[in-house]
Amino acid sequence: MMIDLIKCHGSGNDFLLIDEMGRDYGFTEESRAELAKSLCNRETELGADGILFILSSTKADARMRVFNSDGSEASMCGNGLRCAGRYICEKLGVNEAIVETMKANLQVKKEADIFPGVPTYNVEISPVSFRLEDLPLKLDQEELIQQKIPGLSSELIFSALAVPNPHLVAIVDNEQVESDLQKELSEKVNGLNEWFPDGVNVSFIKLLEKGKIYVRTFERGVGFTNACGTAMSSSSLVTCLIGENQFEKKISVYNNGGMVQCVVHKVADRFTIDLIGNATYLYKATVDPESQKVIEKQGYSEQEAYQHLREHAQTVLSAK
Ligand SMILES: N[C@H](CCC[C@H](N)C(=O)O)C(=O)O
Repeated sequence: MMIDLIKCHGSGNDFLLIDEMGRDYGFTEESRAELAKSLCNRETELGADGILFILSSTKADARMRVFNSDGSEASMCGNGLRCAGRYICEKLGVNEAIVETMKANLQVKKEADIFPGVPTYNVEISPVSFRLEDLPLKLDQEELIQQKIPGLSSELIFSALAVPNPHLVAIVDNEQVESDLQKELSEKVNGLNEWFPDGVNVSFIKLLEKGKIYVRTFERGVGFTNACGTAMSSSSLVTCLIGENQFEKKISVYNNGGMVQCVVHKVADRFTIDLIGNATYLYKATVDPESQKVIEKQGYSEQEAYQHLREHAQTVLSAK
């Protein structure tokens, strides 16, 4: 059976969005994983960091499942939720909705354009946990906030959190960003290792100035991506915890795909993060899942406006 999809991206983190609401493709757990591996393969005509499956929900307006390009399913995807949120809001003819994800029903809301002509959505990143068992991270302690992991790195100071997918973040300097440190470290903790049995998304953070950070992420199940929404949210939270940024204030998070904004909320000892950024459609296509052949393709004209945002972001970064 042919599959209709939309190629979309959040801050250059790109996805294939497949709407199953009212359409029975007969996917099984195995076929979803296989489809992610085959259609996301950058050697084919499509290629992407993952697939967003949109399904009906009994608990919310709709449901999103996200599969990485290696076929693994993740509990959450921030950039993907903005794209899914836009799709669901436009389908239902509303400006905000609730989307069921693996561990939480999350709010998505249309926002004013973050840059002229760039469709912009605000998504709730939650629940947040610093308990190491929620990643999981196997260490003989409850939490890891701004501490070393003996045996993993002699120089980096890490924080570990689940939002709810797992993140390991470190504030680094230019030299560390330019080295192979992040690649080596990420491959170690996403292979057979003593710390992260399910792997982990690994982010390097550079503090640019108050209210501005740069984040680069090696994603579990994908590799280096232009941006990772849950990682940028996690990184923003950690910079607030250490006093480098302020809770409740917009933080501009620059990345290799452009820029998003995060607002970190702290209520008692609970945290949630608003992730605000583009949800850009590139094209819609009909594809034969067997051959991965694209039967027809129709472009959208949004990427040009997004490109201006990306160029602005790169100007800011090159000035740092
Ligand atoms: N690779 C992630 C899932 C995708 C998250 C990322 N694309 C985002 O925007 O949050 C994981 O396995 O936890």
